[in-house]
Amino acid sequence: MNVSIVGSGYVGTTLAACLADLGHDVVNVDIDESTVAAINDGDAPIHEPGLAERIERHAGDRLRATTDYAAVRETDATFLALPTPANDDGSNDLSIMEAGARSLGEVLPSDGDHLVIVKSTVIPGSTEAVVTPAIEEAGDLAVGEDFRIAMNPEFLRMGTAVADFMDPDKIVFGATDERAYETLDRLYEPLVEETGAPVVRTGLREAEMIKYANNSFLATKVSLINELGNICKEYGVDAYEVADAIGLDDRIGERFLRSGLGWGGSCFPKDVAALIAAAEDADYDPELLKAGVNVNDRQPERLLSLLDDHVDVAGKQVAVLGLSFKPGTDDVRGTRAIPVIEGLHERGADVVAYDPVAVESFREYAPDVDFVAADSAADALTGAHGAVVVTDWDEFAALDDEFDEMATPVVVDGRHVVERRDGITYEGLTW
Ligand SMILES: NC(=O)C1=CN([C@@H]2O[C@H](COP(=O)(O)OP(=O)(O)OC[C@H]3O[C@@H](n4cnc5c(N)ncnc54)[C@H](O)[C@@H]3O)[C@@H](O)[C@H]2O)C=CC1
Ligand SMILES: O=C(O)[C@H]1O[C@H](OP(=O)(O)OP(=O)(O)OC[C@H]2O[C@@H](n3ccc(=O)[nH]c3=O)[C@H](O)[C@@H]2O)[C@H](O)[C@@H](O)[C@@H]1O
Repeated sequence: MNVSIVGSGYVGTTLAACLADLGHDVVNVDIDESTVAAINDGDAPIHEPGLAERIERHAGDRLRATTDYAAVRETDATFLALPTPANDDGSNDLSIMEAGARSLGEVLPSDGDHLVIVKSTVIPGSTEAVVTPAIEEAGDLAVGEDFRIAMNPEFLRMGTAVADFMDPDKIVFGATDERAYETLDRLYEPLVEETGAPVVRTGLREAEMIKYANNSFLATKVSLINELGNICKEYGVDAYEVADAIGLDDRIGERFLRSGLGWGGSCFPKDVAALIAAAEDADYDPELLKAGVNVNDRQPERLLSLLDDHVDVAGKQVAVLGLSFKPGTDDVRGTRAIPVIEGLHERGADVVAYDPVAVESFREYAPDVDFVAADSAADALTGAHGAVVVTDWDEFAALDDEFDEMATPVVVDGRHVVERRDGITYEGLTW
């Protein structure tokens, strides 16, 4: 099939490279000229394992990029993979989606066949109430007659985007007419044949909600294991043994049960906040979701109070190990490193931080959060009166003699990654 994808960020570029790999002819449409140039040059505009080689393989052949929306006219279907950030009150900001939908409407063919597929995460009702009218108005078109609409949420994770897309747990098709489902079936057929992934056919609003339910469930699951871990800590119970055991119950499941400093990233915080705002907008008080956020917000201060138990850090150097929101990425959006460093500053500490890849992105994202960047974990630890582990990078698990260089060898581990050893005072956040 000929497919266009509006928006070439994490989702749009991954989708494009993977659909090309599955045999489709793909064109990426983006307003960012450097992104378009990178794809046409065969380079990945973002770093994801497996992405660069796929783009290199298909660029100039089954994959191309352009800033010109008119390219969608040569295709059978168009994905909208545009950002849906949060407004100040946490609610879903659909202005970029609306702008993209308008630009699309201006060029969309009115043959009745073209399928527009919302890939972005949008609050239930948005595809019908915001995206569709924007296309209709801009192009003087009518949905169902001139074009068709569907919603196909994405569940990939950053750092494993290609692998997740190519081996999904499920594929969700939200639509209102049989022809839309058939087009989606044809698009995903090679992937379904290869992986046997279950396909869920559902309505537009249900597809939109499945995405929020998925992320909210996982974020709240992590908050629940963090709450249980906090209780374990008070009673001297190994929270990780508890998690491993309860995870053996199929009804609970073993994944997303790692307790610690909590969840960050570009999606969990934004999506949970948007669902809370949407619920409140409908006069429903989502107590459990809000409690999950509160537990998450509390973890950094709990980490620092464990450090307080052993050392007064005022005027002293403290090592912060890890800045990214999770290992395997330089993404720092929603990272727990910010409240941790701010809390250390409130205590008067001098922060020396190390991250294998995320120092630069952290400086850009949080220019007001001050710290000295170390070249290695060993450098950050040398002379430090305490260390806190923020991100579970593998290399922190291998640290050993480096702790001997600390002035006060207290390690507070927010991710259960450092080995307990003689010569250091070790405090796990939840064990
Ligand atoms: N990043 C992730 O891991 C996941 C993100 N999502 C959702 O997917 C959606 C997209 O997210 P990302 O790919 O992370 O966003 P992103 O910020 O990485 O990329 C968005 C792209 O859209 C382009 N763009 C902005 N306005 C445009 C316009 N009017 N016309 C054409 N291009 C335009 C930007 O230049 C950028 O390249 C969001 O709703 C997000 O919540 C869903 C699953 C996973
Ligand atoms: O909507 C999205 O953008 C994506 O959001 C998450 O993916 P991602 O944000 O890339 O990262 P995760 O691997 O889910 O981790 C999120 C956060 O939870 C934390 N986490 C995760 C698992 C766990 O057991 N414990 C834990 O603290 C991680 O450290 C991280 O800060 C979801 O897992 C994806 O399915 C979804 O598509």
